[in-house]
Amino acid sequence: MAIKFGRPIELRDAPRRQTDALASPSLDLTIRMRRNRKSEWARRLVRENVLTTDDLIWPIFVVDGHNARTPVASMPGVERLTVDQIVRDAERAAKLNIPCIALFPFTEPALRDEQGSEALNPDNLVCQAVRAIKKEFPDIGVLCDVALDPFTSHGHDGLIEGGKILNDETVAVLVKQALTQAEAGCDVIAPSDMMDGRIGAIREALDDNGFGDVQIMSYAAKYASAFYGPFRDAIGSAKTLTGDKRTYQMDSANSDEALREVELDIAEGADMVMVKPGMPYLDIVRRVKDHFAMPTFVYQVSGEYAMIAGAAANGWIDGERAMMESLVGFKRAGADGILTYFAPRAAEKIKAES
Ligand SMILES: NCc1[nH]cc(CCC(=O)O)c1CC(=O)O
Ligand SMILES: [Mg+2]
Repeated sequence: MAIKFGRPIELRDAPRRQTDALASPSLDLTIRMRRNRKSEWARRLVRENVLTTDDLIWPIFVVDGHNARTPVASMPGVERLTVDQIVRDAERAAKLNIPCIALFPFTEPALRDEQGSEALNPDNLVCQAVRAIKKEFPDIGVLCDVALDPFTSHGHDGLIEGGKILNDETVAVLVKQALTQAEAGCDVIAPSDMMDGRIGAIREALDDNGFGDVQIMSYAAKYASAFYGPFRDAIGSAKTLTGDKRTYQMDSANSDEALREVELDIAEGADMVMVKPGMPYLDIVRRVKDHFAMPTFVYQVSGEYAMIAGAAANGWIDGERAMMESLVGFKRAGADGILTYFAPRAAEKIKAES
């Protein structure tokens, strides 16, 4: 039935009840959308999208030391954790039914160099954390980011020569980084570097080295974004980063280009694809999901978290409601899962309400 101005078009010539708008303000509406919103049970009944704990991946920052949790100033409520504390949070994740956690290291400045060599140290913080989590909680998924920026003195994701980020040389190092993480017991390799051809190279190396079961979640459409600022504080690359990442991360004005990026990563062997950031790129999430019907993930990045958590801390918005609204927005856009720093708080809320 075609509807115009609240009246089915088919009925437009039917005699209308004569009303005197002033004497009786009732409108002659056959269809009233508000009927389905009249009470909580009715709203639940027609609800189209639901966020569950199964949708959440929890990013966690690892730092060297013992029994310490240090707050990240630009991300209220988020801390850097030593490995023993990560294991505690892994337990919390397991109890909250969060399927997967993602690890990001704060590397001591003394361990950073031009080549990001610490990325290949089988005893680096990420590898230590993976082994510790897997030992205690083998059933929780562990995702590791592949990129050199936490390990390079210049803060870029790849090797630099003459001010240029080298593609193929970087991919060769990323392959070794991925193998190092797989050897430590990582379940999902997540390349976030945006070099061309890295998914295919990593897939081949994983398969050749007996890691055929290790999944790849590709940061396939990753944009050069101002919303990564607080993350760079958290991993300590904000101050050292020279220039920007626009020669490898995508231009925020582009949309078709995201489909080409995703298509290539799928062809190269990605098991899951990701769009990043989240809230300013919901249109990309929808296009990717509709176009490829792949397991599609979205990263609600540090700056998005900071906007909501910061505004809530100032009493400008209701933080809990804004959190849940932003997360269900990703589901509505077609995401199968969300990397979000809100993961434990959202899971607690979901648990309390079920
Ligand atoms: N390659 C590193 C990486 N992996 C995830 C994020 C950002 C995550 C966030 O902002 O929460 C970044 C930052 C960047 O590309 O500079
Ligand atoms: Mg690509």
